[in-house]
Amino acid sequence: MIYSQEAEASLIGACLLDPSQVDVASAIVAAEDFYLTHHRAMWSAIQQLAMGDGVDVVSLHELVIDYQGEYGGLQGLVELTRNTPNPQHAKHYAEAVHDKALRRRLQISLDELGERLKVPNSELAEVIDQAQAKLAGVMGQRAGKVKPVGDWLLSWVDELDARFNGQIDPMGVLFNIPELDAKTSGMHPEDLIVLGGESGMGKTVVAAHILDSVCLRQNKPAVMFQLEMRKEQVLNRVMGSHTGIKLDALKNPQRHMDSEGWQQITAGVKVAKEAGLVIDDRPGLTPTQMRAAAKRWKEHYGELGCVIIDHAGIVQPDDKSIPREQQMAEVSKSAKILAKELSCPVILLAQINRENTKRGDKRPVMSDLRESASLEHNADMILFIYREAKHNPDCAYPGVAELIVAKQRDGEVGTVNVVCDLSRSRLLPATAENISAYHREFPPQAAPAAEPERFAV
Ligand SMILES: Nc1ncnc2c1ncn2[C@@H]1O[C@H](COP(=O)(O)OP(=O)(O)OP(=O)(O)O)[C@@H](O)[C@H]1O
Repeated sequence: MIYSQEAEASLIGACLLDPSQVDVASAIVAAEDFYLTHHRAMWSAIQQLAMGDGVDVVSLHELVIDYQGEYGGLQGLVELTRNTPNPQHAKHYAEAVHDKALRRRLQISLDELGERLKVPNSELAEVIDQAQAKLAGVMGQRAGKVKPVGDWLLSWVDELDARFNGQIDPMGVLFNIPELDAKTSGMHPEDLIVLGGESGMGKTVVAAHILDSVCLRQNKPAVMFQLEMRKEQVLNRVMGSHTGIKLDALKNPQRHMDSEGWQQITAGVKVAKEAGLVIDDRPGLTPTQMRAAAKRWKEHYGELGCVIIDHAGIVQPDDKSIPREQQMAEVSKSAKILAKELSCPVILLAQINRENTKRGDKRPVMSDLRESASLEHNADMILFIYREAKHNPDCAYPGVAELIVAKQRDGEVGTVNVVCDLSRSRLLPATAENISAYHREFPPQAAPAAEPERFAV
């Protein structure tokens, strides 16, 4: 059978010697690429350790102790690291392991096809179809030959029928903002959603709202790569969004927390504990590292409701030698690939340049996105957050933010108003009731506000 014991062992040894290589290699190989059973078990254990306490020889030994007969126990693992030529070559070892796995799968497929060819009276066209499907499968591609629409029109009608009868839900993962969900039908698998806005406009408030909606309210695991804030700060915002508790009370409970607040927190903690919420706040992550980590979490949970990257401008490029514009293009391209690979929506936060501040109407447009060409090109949806109050604190509705759908591949563009309570990191539908409640708590500084019916939904 085709495999390389040396490449498999060197890859494991490299990751033990330099755990930073785990992410690099995980983007290339999966456990099933290893031929030897104990190596396969070791790779799964390394993934588990990389998500938790860290990768080292003793922890790995404890996790795969059932296989110690094969690898020689702790002593054998130490030996394995000693025999590893160069941990910096982990990527090459991973490529070799993956290459051998593909060859092995190809060999098995060819053997099976060879057997089928020998069956008397087998339909040749059918065997060729199977061969094409198998070969595509080996390379991880979708198989199947292209057929004219007339040949699959009936299954299309069946699907339409199922949607009509409510057997297929046309809605994706919900934003939990009814007007926005109606306009976009939610977030769909494989979508890259770019969430843009000026610094301090509230992009992270929207991101925390999405985590609350996807993870805590719809029970779908979600991963956020937070490259700017600490994970505790993000959790404060998710909790604020979920419970309505003020961020100041979370930051300084001694001064601001009351008994009602503790009750809200207790309820929120119960929900968050059960939810598959992951906040990865390691600084300086590259697209390759994020991809490896997200794939691990998907394997762990089975499916992901969404992945959020905060924010595009501070993702470290894998290749620092290429020009800045190209680096940004790589970031948005890899975010789109990630969405496809994980089959879940990926939300990429992005700052805008300051061009909008030179205009009378400061609402952002697509060309205001930094490195707009690549973001515009790769995004399936572009969503901006805009608060008039940031530029004009005396405006009539300081609590109202606009969510501007500037691009949508599969639907209409337009604006949805929301009440944006920054003190709680909370977004609510812009109903007259919610606007009035906001203005009662935070009375506008200027002349009394006009009738809130303008925003009623
Ligand atoms: N406890 C709080 N009370 C009131 N407002 C707050 C509180 N904490 C943060 N804010 C405000 O919330 C606003 C939104 O911040 P947010 O981090 O969501 O912006 P952003 O668009 O993600 O910015 P950046 O791109 O700089 O990260 C900021 O203007 C900030 O001043």
